[in-house]
Amino acid sequence: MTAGSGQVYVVTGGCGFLGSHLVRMLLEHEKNISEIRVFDLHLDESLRTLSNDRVRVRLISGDISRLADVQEALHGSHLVIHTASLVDVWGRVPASKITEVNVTGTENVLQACKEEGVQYLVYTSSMEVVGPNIHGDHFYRGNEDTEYRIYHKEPYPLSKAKAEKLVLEANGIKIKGGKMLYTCSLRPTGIYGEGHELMKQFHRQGLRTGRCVFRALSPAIEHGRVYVGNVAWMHLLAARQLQIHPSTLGGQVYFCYDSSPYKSYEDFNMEFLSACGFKIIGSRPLVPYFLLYLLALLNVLLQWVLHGFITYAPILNPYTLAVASTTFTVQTDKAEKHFGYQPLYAWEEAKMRTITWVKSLEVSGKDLKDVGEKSNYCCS
Ligand SMILES: NC(=O)C1=CN([C@@H]2O[C@H](COP(=O)(O)OP(=O)(O)OC[C@H]3O[C@@H](n4cnc5c(N)ncnc54)[C@H](O)[C@@H]3O)[C@@H](O)[C@H]2O)C=CC1
Ligand SMILES: C[C@H](CCCC(C)(C)O)[C@H]1CC[C@H]2[C@@H]3[C@H](O)CC4=CC(=O)CC[C@]4(C)[C@H]3CC[C@]12C
Repeated sequence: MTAGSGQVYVVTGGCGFLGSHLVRMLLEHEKNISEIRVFDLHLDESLRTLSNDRVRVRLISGDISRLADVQEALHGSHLVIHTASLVDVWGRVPASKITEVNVTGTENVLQACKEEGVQYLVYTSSMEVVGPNIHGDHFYRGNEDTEYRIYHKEPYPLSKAKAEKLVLEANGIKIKGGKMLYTCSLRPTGIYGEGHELMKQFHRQGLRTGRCVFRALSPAIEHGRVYVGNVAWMHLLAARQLQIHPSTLGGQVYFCYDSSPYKSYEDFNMEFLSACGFKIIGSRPLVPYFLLYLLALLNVLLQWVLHGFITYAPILNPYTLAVASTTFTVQTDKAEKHFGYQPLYAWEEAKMRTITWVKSLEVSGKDLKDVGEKSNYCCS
């Protein structure tokens, strides 16, 4: 196929962690596309070089919370994958900003689909639209139909839940030209893989403590995690099949899952960090839960005191502690049944790719320099 004769996909947030994997995935595996519009607030120029004689990668700088920017990006396109979002559970940005980007931004995408006659929208939601809730109810091997006490208070999950609702309600509305809009929503659990910002932070933190990770969470609390390549693959398949079977996929939600093992958040991270000589200290939490909770509260207090001077947003706060301390694992085959999804990467390969990337953080020396580490490990 020559450039220009295929479909035009728009990927909002296409320069982010998931978005950039998705762009590469589309380039490699979706033969029906001639243009990928990468819409983002902060452009990653390296994506431009991915253009080839079949597909043009067009970088579009814009703000999802500005309707005009979104409309311009969507003009003449066939399908939108909307991953752009402010992912913040640490209080780095005000709640109003999270709502503006995640909710108003999604309203703008829907409005632009309507006005520009774009028929298909795949929305990147999150497991957080379901839970874990702050009551500590465990979601164990749940699926899309599992009943659960959903309770949102924090700006991020609240915004994702509102946005997902809007996306699903828009399924079936009339768009410019008289056709219908079809939408579906994908809910990843905690994504990991090459480029995962939080993993970089855990790596850096581990270097500061001599490659020792002090166990803070119970190893019995399991967390669903999913490899970024599989999340991207799932988006590609959903986008493809939404066009072929709109009445099956339209208005549906799908958890993103793969064969990654169910483990506690810390033990899962150790699957990669141990390959760099990191050790986890303790088979049980070294600090009692109530003390950790007090520390989390202290962090909130400090954040409040320092507000206006510096951005103090540590990883530990009462919400992240509640999430990390509540089991949330998914077991479902809905995506397989509805659109033939099977993970593209087996756990062994996802693990190997992630380890290679974590090791590359050390080869580049960036993290080592950041913490002034010489060479010896305290725990070896
Ligand atoms: N990281 C994770 O573990 C999970 C992420 N998700 C969802 O996956 C999606 C992608 O997340 P990540 O790749 O981790 O986040 P990310 O922060 O790496 O990517 C988000 C992208 O959106 C862009 N963006 C932010 N504000 C924007 C605006 N006003 N206008 C245009 N672009 C804007 C950012 O520049 C960034 O490139 C999000 O919708 C997130 O809610 C869902 C479950 C888990
Ligand atoms: C930061 C948490 C781990 C803290 C460990 C401690 C207490 C030792 O410092 C992370 C535990 C679970 C994570 C969240 C989860 O994976 C679900 C998510 C989905 C999203 O859509 C966005 C990210 C996140 C909220 C993710 C954030 C980090 C954790 C709370």
